[in-house]
Amino acid sequence: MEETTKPQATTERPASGEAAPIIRFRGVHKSFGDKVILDGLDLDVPEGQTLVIMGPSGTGKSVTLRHVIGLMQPDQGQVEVWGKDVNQIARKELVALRKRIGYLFQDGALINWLNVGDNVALPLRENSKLDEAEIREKVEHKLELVHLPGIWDRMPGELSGGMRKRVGLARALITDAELILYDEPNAGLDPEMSGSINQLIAEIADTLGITSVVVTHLQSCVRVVADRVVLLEKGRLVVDLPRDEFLASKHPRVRSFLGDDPD
Ligand SMILES: Nc1ncnc2c1ncn2[C@@H]1O[C@H](COP(=O)(O)OP(=O)(O)OP(=O)(O)O)[C@@H](O)[C@H]1O
Repeated sequence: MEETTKPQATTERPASGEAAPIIRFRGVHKSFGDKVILDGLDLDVPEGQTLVIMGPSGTGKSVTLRHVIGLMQPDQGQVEVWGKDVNQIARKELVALRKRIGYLFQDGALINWLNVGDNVALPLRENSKLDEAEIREKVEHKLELVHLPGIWDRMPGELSGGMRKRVGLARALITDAELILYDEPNAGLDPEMSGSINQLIAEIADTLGITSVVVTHLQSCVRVVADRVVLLEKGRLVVDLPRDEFLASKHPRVRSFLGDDPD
């Protein structure tokens, strides 16, 4: 599949005086036993930006995403989302904050015994007072958004890997999320499906103006979706650059990480 390159956005280096970033990590440390994963991580993600996090396996990329929604707490440091310290706010506030955030898990995390429509509807049934007709309308709209109209009755087991991810994405968007976190959206997909997921991520960012954080190993994903790329190593950012500068960078860690392999 031919992949287009996303035009360079202007949000990589916000001018001083702009609104506070949506996500702000300050001095975040996280260890498991004696294994240090995050070692004083500082990271800002401004509104509307698509940030890609790259880095070697086991370096804490998924752990970073989990901190954003308070699924993990730092040992030291702060994680602020929309100006609120995720680990200091009341449970009720955290639940409200999570409704504004979509999380696409690696395998789409669909419930196998529920059909597609019921999977996508789940967050609304659990967290809203909408009636069935309103839920149906919202679910159908989100399935259209991910280019899977009319598949309400299909079961997850009947879907391809790429379709499962897109259904997972529809569910991540169902509460009208303003921020979406993608954990390895291309994992387990063949190049064609991987390309169409990349296109969809870029399309959703553009059409909904949603802020996105994408963890990936793939340059093909970076080329299509990223405004900015950070390289995480040993629990800190070693590189933080606008996409095109990242891809062309002669920084030894970037070159050693990307190599000459286009993917
Ligand atoms: N709940 C946990 N308990 C103990 N160790 C954990 C836990 N979650 C993550 N880890 C460890 O933290 C390290 C970082 O994990 P993480 O999943 O963030 O890596 P990653 O950078 O996303 O890697 P990959 O690219 O392979 O997915 C790994 O060594 C992992 O085993």
